[in-house]
Formats: sequence, C-alpha cells, structure tokens
Amino acid sequence: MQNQDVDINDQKFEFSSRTDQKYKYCSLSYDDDDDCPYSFFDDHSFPPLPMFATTSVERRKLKQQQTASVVGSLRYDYYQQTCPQAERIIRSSVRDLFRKQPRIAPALMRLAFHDCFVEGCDASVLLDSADGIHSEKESPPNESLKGYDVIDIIKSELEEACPGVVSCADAVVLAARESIVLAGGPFYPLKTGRRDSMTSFAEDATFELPSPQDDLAKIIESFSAKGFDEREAVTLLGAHSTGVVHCKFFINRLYNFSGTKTSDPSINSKFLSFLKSKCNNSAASLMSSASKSRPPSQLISASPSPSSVVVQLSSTLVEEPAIKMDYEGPGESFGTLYYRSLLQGRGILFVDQQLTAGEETKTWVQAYASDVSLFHKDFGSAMMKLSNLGVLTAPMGQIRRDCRKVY
Ligand code: HEM
Repeated sequence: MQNQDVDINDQKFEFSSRTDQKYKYCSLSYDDDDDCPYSFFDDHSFPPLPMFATTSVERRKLKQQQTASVVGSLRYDYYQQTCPQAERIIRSSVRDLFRKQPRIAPALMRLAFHDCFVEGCDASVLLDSADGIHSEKESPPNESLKGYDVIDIIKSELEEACPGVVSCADAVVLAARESIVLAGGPFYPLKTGRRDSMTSFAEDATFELPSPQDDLAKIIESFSAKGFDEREAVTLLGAHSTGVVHCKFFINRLYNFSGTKTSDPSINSKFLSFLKSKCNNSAASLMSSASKSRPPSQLISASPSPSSVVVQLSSTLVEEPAIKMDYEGPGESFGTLYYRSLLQGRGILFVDQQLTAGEETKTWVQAYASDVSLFHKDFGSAMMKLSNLGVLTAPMGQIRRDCRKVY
C-alpha cells in the first residue's frame, strides 16, 4: 500500500497505513489528554500525523509553532484565539443530537457534499430564499436534503459561546467530519477559517450536482470538473455506506429501466426482488408526484440546547417510501460492505452500480471492498479535499449569525 503526503499548514505529513502504532487524532484545541475524543482511533490503522501530539505538553508546544503557520487564509485551529471551544462545541452538539437521532449523521455528510460541490464550502446551501436570493434548497437535487435544522442548533450554541465568530461554512464541514466518525468512518484533520457566502446558487446546484441516474462518463465528468479523479469519485461515493434513499431515486431501475418496461439487468436478481418488495411501482410514483405540489417543509426551529431539542430532519420527501442504504453489518466498518455489494450487483442507485462499469473505477471498488484501511485513508483525504473546495476567506464573505440569512 502506498504512503501519501498530506499538506497541512505548509508542512508535509506522511499519511501512511501503519498498523503497529497507536495514535491519537485530537485537534490542538483539545488541551487535555483526557478530553481527547479520538482515542477511538487507537483501534484503527490510521496514519501518524505528527501534529496530533500524544501528550498535552507536546500539544501545547505544537500549538505555539503552528499559530503563525498559514496556508492561504485557512489554517489549522483557526479559532484557537477567538473561540477555542468551537470544535469542541460542534463535536458535542453532533454527538448529543446523534444519540437522539442517528440519522443526522448521513444527513450532515450529504449536506456538506451539496454545499461544497456548488461554488465551494461557503454555506450557500443554508440560505433561505429572500429578496435577490434564490435558495439552493429549492433546486431539484436538494429536494430531499436534510440537516439544516441540525446546523441551526449547532450554530446557536456557537453564537452563544462566541457571537459572530464561527462561520456556518466551518460548522458544516466540521459537523460532517464528526458525523463520519460517528458512522464508523475516519477522522481527518480540517483547517478552518472559511467564511459564508452572501448569496445562494440555485441554478448551479441544479446543473452541477450529479444525478442518481448519471452514467459513469457523467459521474467522472462532474467530479473532474471539481478537481477529483476517478479514484476520488469512487472513494467519495463510499459515503453511500450509510443513510436512506427514497424509492423515487431508483424506481426506474426496478420497473422501467431506460424506457424498456423491465428492470436494470445489472441488478442482482434476489436484490431486485428485495427492492421491489420495498418499493411498489405505483405507490412510489404516486407519492413522488404528490410531493411536487407540496411546499418546501419548514424545518425545526433552532434551540439553544440540544438536550431539549427534537430533530425532525424534515425534507419534502420525508413521507415517501425509502429504504436504508444498509451496507454495514455487524463488525463491518464504514465502506467495505458498500463496495462488496457493488461487486455483487447490489448497488441501490444507478450511480452506485455504475462504479463497476469502468476498468479504473472497478479496480478501486475491488480495492476498497477488500481493504478497509485503504478506503478509510482515501476517504479521509478526499473529504479533506472536498472540504477545501472554493472556500471564501477574509475579506471575502461574512460570518452569518443565522445560517439561513445574509447578515
Ligand atoms: C454522483 C454523486 C452522487 C449522487 C448522484 C448522489 C445521490 C444521492 C441520492 C439520490 C441520495 C438519496 C437521497 C434521498 O433519498 O433522500 C443520496 C443520499 C446520500 N448521499 Fe449521495 N450522491 C452522490 C455523492 C455523494 C457524496 C460524494 C456524498 C458524501 C461525501 C454523499 C452522501 C450521501 C449520504 C450520506 C446520503 C444519505 C443521506 C441521508 O440518509 O439523509 N453522496 N445521494
């Protein structure tokens, strides 16, 4: 397995797959060893990142060295002086909410993808429509997007601790990272200092977000337009290891594939029967047309304390038939079963199954199906790259107080 360099704050860190050492992956914002949340990773084969010092003394020393180390205007532990508890607040908010509603984890991962893929990680997806703003929320690919209410809750906690300091854009990518960890995926270091956009990009969202019906050529084209190669596209789709998918996104594969009035021949026959048993043709299409006339749902109002909050995770498709992307099994780690399922013709969405249609992409599907630590390492790197797409840094953009409105 190859080692890989990761560039953090102008320093190169080897991102290797050594399994013989135990490392902690705490942000430098965690002063106290006991507070380190990522001892979880001790059990995993994760890369040694020297910046993740293992003792509080080492950590403090590294903090001093790194304060002045900047890449662009994003930097590691950006809020160290202005809101040192920012990452801790996000971590504990996500964890508290996850305990009540585990579905927030996939919702937040997808939210970060839909934010970052459209004009960069700038929280533009969170803005509501208003004068001069046509919200990305209203673009068709975002019809079933969820998690806005979770970000509201996290943001209200951040505002209470450090008013006007932490951007919604940082909250989105940090909450996604936490969600990935909770779903059994890798922790990865993230720089912060993103700022929020002053507008939303509904048209771009419509045309730039890939469709679940895309074939391999289109998938490669969409990802390449954002700087991702085939391997990274295969990696990122591994996020489909978890979450739910509504029948309307794959119903055509079951009953009328490419207008043939029959099913997609690439679906494993037992799996096809299973999917048909969950997604009835007439029910799914009836409900899907009904949803079009429904107004966008009102999402939960923010509350200062996650403990008193019920997360609704509403989307316009919330009452429609859906199935769990249940690719994880007992003892299985985030990723492996998803790729194994693809090799058996058990991909739910057409885009998922298409990853086995090309020589190079199939090679990566096979690699990830058999090597979970390779997948975790690649997934962490790809998420770092996704989280840095097209960011706004000072003096561009703003820090929104309410993530739904321009300040
Ligand atoms: C070709 C690219 C992609 C397409 C076409 C696509 C499409 C979809 C669709 C149609 C759903 C089902 C939504 C629903 O039924 O409500 C979904 C769910 C999901 N997607 Fe993707 N996706 C893509 C890439 C990604 C990437 C790169 C990520 C994250 C890095 C991601 C994360 C997720 C997650 C976690 C869910 C489950 C959401 C939930 O349960 O709330 N997707 N995706």
